Amino acid sequence: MSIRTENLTWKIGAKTILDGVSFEAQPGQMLGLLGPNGSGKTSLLRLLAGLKKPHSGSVTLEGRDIKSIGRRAMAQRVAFVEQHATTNSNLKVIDVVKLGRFPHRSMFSGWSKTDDDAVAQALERAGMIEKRHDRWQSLSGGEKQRAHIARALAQSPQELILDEPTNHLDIQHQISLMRLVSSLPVTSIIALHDLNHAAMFCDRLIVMQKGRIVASGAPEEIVTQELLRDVFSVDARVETSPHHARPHIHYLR
Ligand SMILES: Nc1ncnc2c1ncn2[C@@H]1O[C@H](COP(=O)(O)OP(=O)(O)OP(=O)(O)O)[C@@H](O)[C@H]1O
Repeated sequence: MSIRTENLTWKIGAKTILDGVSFEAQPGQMLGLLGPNGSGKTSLLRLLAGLKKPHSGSVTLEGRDIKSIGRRAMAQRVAFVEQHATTNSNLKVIDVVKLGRFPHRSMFSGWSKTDDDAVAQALERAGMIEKRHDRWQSLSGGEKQRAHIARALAQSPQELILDEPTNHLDIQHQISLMRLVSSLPVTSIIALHDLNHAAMFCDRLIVMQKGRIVASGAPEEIVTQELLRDVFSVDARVETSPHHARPHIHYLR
């Protein structure tokens, strides 16, 4: 077990945003989090990352409740790329990515070769090597998103939480990000709107609706015409792709 939630409930005022959410992310697997707008995906990811506290229920990491894990210890193993991540200062890309090493450094340790290697590898994996000396403000939306992903990778996390990480990326970078995340030796939980990409790359899928989990399982079990109609209100046909053997959705006009 890696990350697990048990009967998680979270409210804003009187409104229940997450209602009895229980699931387990298996170590090393890529878990896709799906659901219509407002179904609670971002809220759930923020609770998993420890940025919000549940009203009831728990989030555990390797069996330990995250409320007993310090911020630094959390940051040493869990990286979170938020949907609307911002960086205010006009740092160079490489300096933003270096911030990912922060949780691993102590007051007494200098910048090490391990830090340099982690930053270089993260820039390479996120396709940002050539942009590493560019100023933050000069980047496009997709490049900023890739730089944030590089920063998360530089953290050398064991759990990687990504909130719609492909929403600003061109198709080449969408596919390469999905391929990268699925190939990393980490547990990843990734909120996505592209159901075909989710079916193609994720090991397992969770579907949310109105703050509850309404389906979970392997892509073959989850991506069905009935679910697309009932949860996403779209007419579609689903076939097994002859190219990658995962479900492929044809939306109907
Ligand atoms: N600060 C807030 N105040 C009031 N309601 C909120 C707040 N933040 C989120 N919500 C509500 O919580 C619900 C879940 O929102 P959340 O952002 O988690 O959904 P989501 O599945 O990530 O949506 P999307 O696909 O649009 O990103 C929505 O109904 C939203 O309006």
